[in-house]
Amino acid sequence: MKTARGGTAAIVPAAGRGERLGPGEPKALRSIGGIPILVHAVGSLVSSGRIDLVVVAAPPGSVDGVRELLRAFDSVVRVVPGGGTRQQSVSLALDAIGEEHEIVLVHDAARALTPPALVGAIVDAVACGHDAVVPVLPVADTIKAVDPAGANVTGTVDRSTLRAVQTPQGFRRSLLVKAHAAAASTDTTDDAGLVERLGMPVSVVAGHAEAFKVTTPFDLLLAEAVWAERRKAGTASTSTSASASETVSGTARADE
Ligand SMILES: Nc1ccn([C@@H]2O[C@H](COP(=O)(O)OP(=O)(O)OP(=O)(O)O)[C@@H](O)[C@H]2O)c(=O)n1
Ligand SMILES: C[C@](O)(CO)[C@H](O)COP(=O)(O)O
Repeated sequence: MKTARGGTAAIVPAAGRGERLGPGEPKALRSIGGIPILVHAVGSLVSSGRIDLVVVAAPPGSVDGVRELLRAFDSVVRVVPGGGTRQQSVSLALDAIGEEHEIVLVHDAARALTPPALVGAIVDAVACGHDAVVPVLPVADTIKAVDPAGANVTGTVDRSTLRAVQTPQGFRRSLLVKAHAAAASTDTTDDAGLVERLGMPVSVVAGHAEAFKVTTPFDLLLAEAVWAERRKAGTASTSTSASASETVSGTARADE
């Protein structure tokens, strides 16, 4: 294991349509507490104080709109058009990150309310020599295997060795580049999965319940409740709130 000394970049895949959320704008542009999901996610990365560059993979038809939305972060954010799959979106954003960034995090826009402290924990784990790191939570439900028709139970899985995986996932940049280059087109649903395909180890750190992914309408309700609670408690991310008010009042510097 080698410790990392270069800069730290984060990729935010945000180009998904959000079909499971239902009809409407692309998911990253929908709001929680009146603030776009993407602004929450970028705000959480920036609030950690550990990220030098954020590259957002935007819905291809909304690149200019996304740049405008993120004006308040324009000293750290770059926006590129995303691709047809999450993996392609991450690859396109990775192309915009130079070798000076030795650590790269990949963080779903959809995990909008991820606490900044979790971002810091992932950066720390990579910086101290773990080349691929994912945040995980224990599985709470009993897990059954079913037959191909999904009609009958074929067994009960030992959940003590299972973990639900979140983002941000952290990598030494060179390993992530190698993993994506080897991937071509696969149905792997996360970036650590591509590293696993290389036969390389992936470490885990404790995830956080509030890093849940906004996937369904129920998740959006939950996110509204979590954000309202943070506002009430005075613990809402300052970068996120400041960015939202700057964008609305038009005082942010334009990204020209
Ligand atoms: N072509 C794609 C597909 C997904 N994503 C991003 O990958 C993250 C995780 O994906 P998911 O939550 O599954 O989002 P969607 O693909 O938008 O959801 P759905 O499958 O319901 O359409 C999201 O931030 C999403 O914007 C992306 O950048 N490019
Ligand atoms: C990357 C991820 O969020 C980790 O849990 C997840 O794999 C994304 O998968 P999805 O199928 O795009 O929801």
